[in-house]
Amino acid sequence: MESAPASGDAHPLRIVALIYLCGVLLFGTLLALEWRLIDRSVAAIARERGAALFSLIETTREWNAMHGGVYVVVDETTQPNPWLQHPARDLQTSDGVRLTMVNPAYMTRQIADLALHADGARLHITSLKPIRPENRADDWEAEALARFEAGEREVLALVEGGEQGRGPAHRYMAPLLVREPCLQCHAEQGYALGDIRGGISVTMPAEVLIARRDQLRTRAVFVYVLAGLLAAGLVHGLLRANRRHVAQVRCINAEQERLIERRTGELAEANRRLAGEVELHRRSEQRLAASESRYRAIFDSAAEGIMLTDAALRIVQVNPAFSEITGYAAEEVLGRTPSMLGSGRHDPAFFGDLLATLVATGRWQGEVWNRRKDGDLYVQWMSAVRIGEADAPEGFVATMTDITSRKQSEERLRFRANHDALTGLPNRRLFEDRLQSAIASALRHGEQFALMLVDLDRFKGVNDRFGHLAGDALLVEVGRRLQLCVRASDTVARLGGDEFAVILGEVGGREDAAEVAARICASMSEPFELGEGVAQIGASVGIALGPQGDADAEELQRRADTALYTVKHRGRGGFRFHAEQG
Ligand SMILES: Nc1nc2c(ncn2[C@@H]2O[C@H](COP(=O)(O)OP(=O)(O)OP(=O)(O)O)[C@@H](O)[C@H]2O)c(=O)[nH]1
Repeated sequence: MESAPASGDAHPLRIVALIYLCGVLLFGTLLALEWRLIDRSVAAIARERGAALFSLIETTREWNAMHGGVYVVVDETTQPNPWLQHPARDLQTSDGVRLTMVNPAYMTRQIADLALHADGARLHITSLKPIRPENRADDWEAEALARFEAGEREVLALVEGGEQGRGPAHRYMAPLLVREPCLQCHAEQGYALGDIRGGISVTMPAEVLIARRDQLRTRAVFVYVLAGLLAAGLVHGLLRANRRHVAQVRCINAEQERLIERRTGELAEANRRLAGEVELHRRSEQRLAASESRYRAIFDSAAEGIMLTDAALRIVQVNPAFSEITGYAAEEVLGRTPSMLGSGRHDPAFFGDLLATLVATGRWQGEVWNRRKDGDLYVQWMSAVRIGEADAPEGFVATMTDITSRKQSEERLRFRANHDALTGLPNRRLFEDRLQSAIASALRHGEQFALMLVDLDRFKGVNDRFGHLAGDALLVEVGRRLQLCVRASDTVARLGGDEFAVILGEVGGREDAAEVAARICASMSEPFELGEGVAQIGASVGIALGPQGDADAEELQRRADTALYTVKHRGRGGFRFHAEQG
């Protein structure tokens, strides 16, 4: 807010001047009214006094008229009235005292003389048609008589020089109405009852009343001036207090304006910051929405099944690929746990370890066998991550890829790599693994096993006689018969051509091995029903018992091979243990 300019005080000064002017006008008006009231009071006193005198004179005159005039003794002050026309105006008593009639007019003149000398009041009986010239009305009286004719009942005025050489005076005048007694003297002037015959004016010295009026006026002036000064002082005090108050209010207002300005600036700055934050938030939301849209697209279009669970492992969201893999629609799995997909191929500990690892490390991945809605087993590669902290996980996300077909093809490859394509028996590689395992297991458990190398006798002739395919069929049948000769836990492998190998686990001794070898030889000597005809072959078996000291698999094979060679060399069709084993 701008501070009050220097010219800003002009306005209050004008207001103050206006207030004082109004005060002066008010007190002036009140004083004028007071003066007028004083004048009216003085006039009322004068009127009352004039009316009293008039009433007294009129009553006296009425009394005189009622008696038709009264006789008084003639002396120096009372001489016969020359203006009275009466047959018995003058009388003389029997003792010689002269009496003369005094009528109302004469009596009034004498009373007027007395009053004039007593208190200066001059009574004057007057008429527009006076009998006596002295009763002629002066100008003021003539005007008053005219106003009586107009209906007024009395006239009062303050005049200067009411009497010659005298000061101001109040002049009061009331009309004389014609009454019955008046007609005794004035009937000849043509008056009728009720007519205004004239009037009596009372001229009263006004010095005392004027002095009293002036005294009252002075006192009123003093009172009003004093009151005005007090009021002015009060107004001045109020104005000063008001100015101080206004100054304080201005100061407070200025401070508040500065505060408001500062706060407004702060608010504007805060608004700018807020607008910036809102814009950032809006952009962030846009990016978030775009990101969510992308992730939603990824989620919906991912080839991998995706499953979200809460911390209690309840499924809260799955994608379409999940439904394709499991056969379950989303609404069929929401709220349930992944255990609904359980295949039974994993024990509870598997899932306990899985969850413990997932919670502790935040991730787990591996193969999990599950069961589809239609009951089919499938294996999936599952990669799971934890949402939230380890001590308060909020949920988990698992992506799962159905690897059943891949697994199957891997299995097929692995099988091919380890098995003979013709007979389906383990090939040399797998055989050597089994042999290594047999050695290790036997050493660990203090057991014995037997390694037999089986070479068919006269097999070439089958090929030659019945053809290669028939030879193949025979080889397949050889494998089947060998398996029948041993326990399921024993290994029958084809090492190549017409050479087979057998690993007998947990043999009690040479006898057990010999018995099996004999059984093999007997089985191989049995005729082979081939499509092309009946084939007759035999088998030679070289045996090495293991473990033998620190002899490794290669050494054991060499020993069994030596034994086999010996059998072959000696005519085929039989078995033999390695020489060192008797
Ligand atoms: N049909 C068929 N023949 C094979 C296969 N592998 C090898 N042979 C043949 O099997 C024969 C093996 O030779 P030999 O062991 O000398 O034949 P043999 O008649 O059994 O000889 P002896 O063992 O001395 O009795 C060869 O003629 C090979 O061609 C095969 O997978 N299928």
